[in-house]
Amino acid sequence: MIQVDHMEGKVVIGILALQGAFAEHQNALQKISPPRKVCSLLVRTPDDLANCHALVIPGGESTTIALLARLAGLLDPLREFAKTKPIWGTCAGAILLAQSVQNAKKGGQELLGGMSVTVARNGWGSQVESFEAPLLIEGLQDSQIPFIGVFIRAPVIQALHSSSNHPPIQVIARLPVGKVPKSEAHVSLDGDDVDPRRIVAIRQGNHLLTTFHPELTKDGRFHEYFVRTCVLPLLPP
Ligand SMILES: NC(=O)CC[C@H](N)C(=O)O
Repeated sequence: MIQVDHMEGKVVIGILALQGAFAEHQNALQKISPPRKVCSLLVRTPDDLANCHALVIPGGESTTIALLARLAGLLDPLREFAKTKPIWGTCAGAILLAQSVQNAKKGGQELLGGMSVTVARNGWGSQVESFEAPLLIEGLQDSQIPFIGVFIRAPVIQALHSSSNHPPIQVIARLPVGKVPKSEAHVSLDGDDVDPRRIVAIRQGNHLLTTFHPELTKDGRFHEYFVRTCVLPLLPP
């Protein structure tokens, strides 16, 4: 990992490293050998975050990540960051980026927001109901070759919201027909009758959300996709 003293002039991708699969994201980003002007940094403090141009929030446990972020004084800086900068949330990270959550931890749960979706936490069931599924993902390199989605106590996308303050949402992956979530079908808030619960990856401007864990496979195409579509546009031509 490139350290702070080597970061000058580079686009820095932070990886929120409070809990969860941050080391796996770090390995995956290193493996895809991003362009020389891109480097990554583990983020544990507001100062770390201030050095970043983009951020990855790993899978893990959203309530624990939020609690540790609060203790580190990172909650508000992260909320500000999520308003404008490229950010990718996987699984627990996806929950944190949602504007609202169903089945939240008792007593409520703190979110960062930034993406116009409602998710149901643990909407596919408990740990033993974790599963893998082949996904065809729009815009991925060799997109005709399925990407294996690893779903571990994953959230279910219950609703996509349209908002005049946010860029439109682009659906980039759905589960194959036949997989039925446990969360109840959502009654559309926005007049959209299509059941969103099989949607597992979306992009909204320079924000990316995946309800599965690309960092737990050896397939680096999703990390390459994030760097190419959300981070590289930050580099001057
Ligand atoms: N694999 C995961 O990241 C699980 C997410 C977990 N269910 C949560 O609520 O945070």
